[in-house]
Amino acid sequence: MASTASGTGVNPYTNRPYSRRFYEILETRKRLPVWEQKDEFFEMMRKNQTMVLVGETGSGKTTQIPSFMVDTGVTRGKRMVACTQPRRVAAMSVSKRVAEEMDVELGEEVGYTIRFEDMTGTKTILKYMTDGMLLREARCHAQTARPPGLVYYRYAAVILDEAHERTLSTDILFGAAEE
Ligand SMILES: Nc1ncnc2c1ncn2[C@@H]1O[C@H](COP(=O)(O)OP(=O)(O)OP(=O)(O)O)[C@@H](O)[C@H]1O
Repeated sequence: MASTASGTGVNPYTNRPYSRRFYEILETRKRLPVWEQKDEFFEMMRKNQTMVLVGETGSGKTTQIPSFMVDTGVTRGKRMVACTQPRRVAAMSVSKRVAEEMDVELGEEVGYTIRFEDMTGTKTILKYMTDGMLLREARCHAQTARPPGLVYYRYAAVILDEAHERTLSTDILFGAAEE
């Protein structure tokens, strides 16, 4: 499990030894409530195509679930895990934190895409983005006469975060997910 420390001490996403900072942050991460349900999460992921996760504020949904998802190996086919945020500041700040947690450079394996700024690259496996940006991608797909839902095929997994805020973009993306 790469973002949670492989037994070899080498980060498989970078092939570099984990830094001391990685292990320090890992101890903090392990105390987050979502870690208690990590195995249950993997089990549910194996059995279901879509899931709704509910958890207390600060329990680790935004920062941990996307990297757990990457750890399942879904990005091996070169498709990314995307996690949407209603606000651009959140997309930027959370991706910075998660890059630190996974011991990678921001913009490399972990990045973000917001309007007018794409901080991702060819190595990116986990992308935080505004829900508006994902919706734009869906619209572009629709213009090429494909159903909007097909936007999801570009990603190994899509996480629509902060869904309770009911932004128009997230609501529409839920509709596309059902197609
Ligand atoms: N940049 C950061 N630096 C240090 N700690 C952080 C940072 N970002 C988040 N955390 C901490 O990580 C923990 C988990 O945060 P996270 O945002 O994943 O929770 P959440 O369940 O998604 O919360 P919410 O429902 O409010 O979005 C929190 O304790 C938070 O304080």
